[in-house]
Amino acid sequence: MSVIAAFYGGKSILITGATGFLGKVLMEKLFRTSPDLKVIYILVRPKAGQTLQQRVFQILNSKLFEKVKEVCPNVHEKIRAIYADLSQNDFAISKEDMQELLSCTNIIFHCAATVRFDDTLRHAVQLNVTATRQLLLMASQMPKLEAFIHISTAYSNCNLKHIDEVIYPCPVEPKKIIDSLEWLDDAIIEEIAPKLIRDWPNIYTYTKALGEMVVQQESRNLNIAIIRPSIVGATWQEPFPGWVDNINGPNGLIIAAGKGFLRALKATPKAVADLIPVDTVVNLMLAVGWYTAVHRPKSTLVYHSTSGNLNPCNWHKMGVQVLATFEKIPLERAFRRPYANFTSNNFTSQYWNAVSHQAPAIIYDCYLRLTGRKPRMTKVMNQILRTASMLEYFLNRSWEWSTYNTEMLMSELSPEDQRVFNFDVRQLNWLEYIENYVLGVKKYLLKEDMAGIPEAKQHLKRLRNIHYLFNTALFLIVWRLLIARSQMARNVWFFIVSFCYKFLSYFRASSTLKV
Ligand SMILES: CCCCCCCCCCCCCCCCCCCCCC(=O)SCCNC(=O)CCNC(=O)[C@H](O)C(C)(C)COP(=O)(O)OP(=O)(O)OC[C@H]1O[C@@H](n2cnc3c(N)ncnc32)[C@H](O)[C@@H]1OP(=O)(O)O
Ligand SMILES: NC(=O)C1=CN([C@@H]2O[C@H](COP(=O)(O)OP(=O)(O)OC[C@H]3O[C@@H](n4cnc5c(N)ncnc54)[C@H](OP(=O)(O)O)[C@@H]3O)[C@@H](O)[C@H]2O)C=CC1
Repeated sequence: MSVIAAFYGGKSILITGATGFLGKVLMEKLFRTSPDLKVIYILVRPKAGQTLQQRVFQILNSKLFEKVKEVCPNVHEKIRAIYADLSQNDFAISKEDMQELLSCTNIIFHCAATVRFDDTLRHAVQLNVTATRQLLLMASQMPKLEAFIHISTAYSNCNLKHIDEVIYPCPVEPKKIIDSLEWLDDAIIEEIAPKLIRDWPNIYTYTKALGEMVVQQESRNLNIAIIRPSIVGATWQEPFPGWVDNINGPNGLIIAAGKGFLRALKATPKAVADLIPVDTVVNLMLAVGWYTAVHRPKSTLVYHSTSGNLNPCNWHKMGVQVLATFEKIPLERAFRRPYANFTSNNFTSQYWNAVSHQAPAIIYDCYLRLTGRKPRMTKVMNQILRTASMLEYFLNRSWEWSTYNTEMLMSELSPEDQRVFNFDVRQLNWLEYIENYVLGVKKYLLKEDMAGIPEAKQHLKRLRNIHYLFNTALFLIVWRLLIARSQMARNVWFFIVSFCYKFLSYFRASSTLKV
């Protein structure tokens, strides 16, 4: 019997960010392994014209929750969606709901955040810093609370090269920033933002670092732990391999590569690709929740959920495997044949951008105009290049994350818990994982039918023929122009032609002699 699964039995668990990528997998695993838990409270806002109930219904009826419905048929009754907007005062939670949360909650998993790299400083601070402070304040009024698990990111200190499992101070106190945002207007905030974030690459990582500091400063006598995942990828094993549902991180780039839009990236091929499967992160979260509540460590422990130091993969290896999978299982209606060129050189990268990305988009848009349609490829391409440039910082550096606490926790688990809540990334086979990941992107994100694979392969063959034809035509045109204008080119041309002629004559003569 799993000790961790038993621990969550009968518990009331509060999850923020439950409608997000990590939150959904966390809920799924909780319901599947501890179907006798009392209730999961989720803080949700209405979105995209959907009410809270519609959002919950959609999640519970998704493929991800198929197994849950078998082991926990009354899952609908065990989930309680509470209206909340984390960017509002008191999260805009009603008095009755607040009362219930304060009096019943046993464990908190704080996953909600804005993960956009280009968010405004005001909004990112509201979500990633102020809301964390507010939640800690709520937690301090919960008499039954056993553990508060805060989800940060391994990149919250990416301005350092070696990162230990400790909370690092930020140059400016979070409280000062929160206070000043109250009276500064938006234009001034955006002006001072670059000065505040200093050597952090974006507002997201900076505000996540501030969030950790808030956790340290406002922890009071709560049992708190911080988990820092690196780049969270598709599921490795549970509930099934390859599940993914948003275009963040690698997902958007994998699609862009598979559709043939993105054929070159400014990335250091040997840099560590620190991906971590989402189910591995969730297993660690649940183990940390149990350990923090039961063992009550004296200080706030930080746990790194990373792969680089235990089982490293690099961007080159990842790119090769992504392409190999697209050979076998291509995406439908690709724009060009998938190809991956990684370069860390500025000049080469700009060259590939012009030749491999912008030029084909312009040519295709001309074709659309000529055929009376609205041009759109240049816009799509610019969007992809903007995303790729935002991720460049992470594709050209490697970090070392120590994992003492994570390894210590692993050794504390019973063999059964090590199996059920496996977060040992050393067992991960990258080639198999990446293949399932790419397949998952096709099936669960793009919702493409596997029956369409033969047609997708045919389409790629047609694209290859168009590519050869286009290149041959281009070569002939350029050559013709060169011959017309340059004596040197003409000489080279006559040399090649006479060489070929002599070679053929010799070949003909020698074959006649043999006869
Ligand atoms: C050479 C080929 C290669 C081949 C091989 C390839 C091998 C693999 C290589 C892998 C390399 C991996 C590198 C990862 C590094 C990650 C490091 C993370 C480190 C920190 C990790 C963390 O700690 S934390 C999570 C990280 N945080 C994000 O990763 C958010 C980032 N991102 C944004 O910050 C914004 O994205 C940004 C970019 C501002 C644009 O912003 P933006 O405004 O320009 O664009 P949007 O994002 O709004 O969306 C654009 C359009 O996608 C539509 N769309 C949205 N969702 C959709 C959905 N689910 N399904 C369908 N479509 C969807 C949307 O509706 C828009 O469509 P439309 O334009 O038509 O409206
Ligand atoms: N994905 C990754 O690669 C990594 C993620 N992390 C961390 O993991 C956590 C979860 O990330 P992930 O699941 O990927 O992110 P998602 O963007 O998928 O989910 C974010 C969640 O936060 C919720 N949220 C955002 N704003 C509000 C708001 N104003 N009120 C209520 N809820 C809100 C979202 O709700 P809604 O559905 O309504 O938008 C959603 O449920 C974050 O803390 C992130 O920093 C860390 C490292 C890597």
